[in-house]
Amino acid sequence: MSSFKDPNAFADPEDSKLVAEAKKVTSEPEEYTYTERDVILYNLGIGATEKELQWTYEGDDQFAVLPTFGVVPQFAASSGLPLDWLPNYNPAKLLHGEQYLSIKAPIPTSGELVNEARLLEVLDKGKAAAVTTIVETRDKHTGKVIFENQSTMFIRGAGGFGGKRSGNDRGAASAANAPPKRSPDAVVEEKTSPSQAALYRLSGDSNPLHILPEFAAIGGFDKPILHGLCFMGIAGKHVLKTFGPYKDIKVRFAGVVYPGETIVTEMWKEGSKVIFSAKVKERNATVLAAGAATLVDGAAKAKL
Ligand SMILES: CCCCCCC[C@@H](O)CC(=O)SCCNC(=O)CCNC(=O)[C@H](O)C(C)(C)COP(=O)(O)OP(=O)(O)OC[C@H]1O[C@@H](n2cnc3c(N)ncnc32)[C@H](O)[C@@H]1OP(=O)(O)O
Repeated sequence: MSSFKDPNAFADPEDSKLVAEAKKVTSEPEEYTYTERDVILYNLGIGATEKELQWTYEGDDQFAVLPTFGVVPQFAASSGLPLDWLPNYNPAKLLHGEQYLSIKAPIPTSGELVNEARLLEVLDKGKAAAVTTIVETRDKHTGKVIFENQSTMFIRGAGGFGGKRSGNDRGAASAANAPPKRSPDAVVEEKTSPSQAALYRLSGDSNPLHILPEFAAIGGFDKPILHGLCFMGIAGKHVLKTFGPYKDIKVRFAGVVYPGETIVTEMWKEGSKVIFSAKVKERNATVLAAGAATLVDGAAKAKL
């Protein structure tokens, strides 16, 4: 039996009864079909340009999807798991906390995929709940696993339910990835557009937090904020352009980005790993921390 069908697959003896029951919920596999058009829309959404034809023109010999696209097919399955069992749950108070993506096979530029999603870990941070989902994404026809995602949602005001506070070691998905003390080996800067969130949301995350001022206000923000997966994608593009392809990537969303701000990604190459963080130039605020990507064997670009 697939572990996604076993109600106790992700049981943890330290979980409270409330959490143990929530973790037993299994859902039906969710399909995701996409075309080259969706690939171009995603690539544009994380800042690819008309000069980068390999990412924006389906007729290009090298036409490809940017690797962080791997977070997209699973999005509906992951964010569809019920959270209303949490005390004081308010979707406007939900922020994306962390993301881990493992790319297990070449990413097709179109396809039919199937996602299976479960709750993996639920932490009680007192003032907030930190809820991590796990999703396995397979090719619908071959059954081959293409992606694994682990997504942590940080839900402000929904803590205090008596669960455990600290998580288990989940390997690369929970690694602290502290940057080395030396100056970064590479820095890439990219200004986002004021319309960045309006464009990125067309790849599947229609959360009003990113477009509707009234909803953003309930969440505690003066104006709509950028999707975490959008600025993770932008930083992931910087890693790809600087060091080449990678097989996994992990970040912690450490601060919010407003559409129109400039993302500055700082990168350190440590063996086959690229450790990175990102800040917003205009406010000198860290927005991505604990970032790392594992390069595909032998792929590290020679220039550094
Ligand atoms: C893929 C599908 C599922 C995803 C659905 C997502 C839907 C999307 O539409 C939503 C979004 O894209 S929101 C935009 C992206 N996210 C953000 O902008 C969040 C930015 N981060 C913050 O604001 C703060 O770091 C904040 C608020 C997160 C934390 O700041 P503080 O409240 O000041 O926390 P702090 O006091 O420093 O720490 C308290 C405890 O929480 C842990 N923690 C901190 N940041 C975390 C984070 N980002 N993720 C997970 N855990 C986090 C700390 O370690 C600490 O734990 P402990 O007390 O046990 O040490």
